[in-house]
Amino acid sequence: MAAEKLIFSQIPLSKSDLNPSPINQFQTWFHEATLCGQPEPNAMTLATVDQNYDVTARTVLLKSVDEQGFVFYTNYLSPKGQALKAIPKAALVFWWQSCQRQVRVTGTVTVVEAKLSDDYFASRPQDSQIASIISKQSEVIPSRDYLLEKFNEMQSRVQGKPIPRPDFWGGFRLIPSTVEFWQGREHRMSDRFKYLNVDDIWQIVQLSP
Ligand SMILES: Cc1cc2nc3c(=O)[nH]c(=O)nc-3n(C[C@H](O)[C@H](O)[C@H](O)COP(=O)(O)O)c2cc1C
Ligand code: PXP
Repeated sequence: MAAEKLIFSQIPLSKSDLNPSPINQFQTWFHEATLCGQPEPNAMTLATVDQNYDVTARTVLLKSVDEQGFVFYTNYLSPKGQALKAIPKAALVFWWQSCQRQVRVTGTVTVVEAKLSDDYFASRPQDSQIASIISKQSEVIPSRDYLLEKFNEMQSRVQGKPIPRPDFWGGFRLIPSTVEFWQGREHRMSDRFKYLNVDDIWQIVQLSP
């Protein structure tokens, strides 16, 4: 592992290394994060702003990425869900310490197709499905026992039968307008390249660390 880490840590990043597509570049770095031994490379910080201009960030899991954008799943009625409904803009940050790499993404957010959410919900362990249904995400609760009671009640009611996805839970897709790749280097002289979507063409600029 140490040898693998050496492959990707503190190695120079040049413009000529970069794929013309930031998504392809992200997929390469994501793969290399796993090779570096980065635990949970799909954990990302998601920052949102609500209608009062209050900014909040939290961790969510990236579940898929392709040319359309970055997809994660959550409760649509949660604070993040409500913020994204009011102001459909967000930022993502990945920090892959094992490779000394950071990726920052900004863009607009849309609700994913119902079928995609249905398929993803169906793929989750049933106990996770139950947790998503009985938890009114981020509401104050009196105790863990209160939650457990609701969990156990639903578990015994469904008895393993398939649970349809509730309409308050599903995916969001962040469609990127900028993607920045940061490679840590010696003396804080890190390499940074930012992709900017200009009229549907990706331009790449180099940034000072
Ligand atoms: C590693 C990690 C992954 C998480 N992944 C998700 C996720 O994919 N979806 C989600 O709704 N919450 C996820 N959470 C919980 C969120 O960080 C957060 O507590 C919750 O979504 C409520 O956020 P909100 O009040 O800003 O809406 C995750 C937490 C951690 C620490
Ligand atoms: N929802 C919540 C509340 C989570 O905490 C997580 C992961 O921690 C997820 C969704 C996404 O992960 P999964 O679909 O794998 O449960």
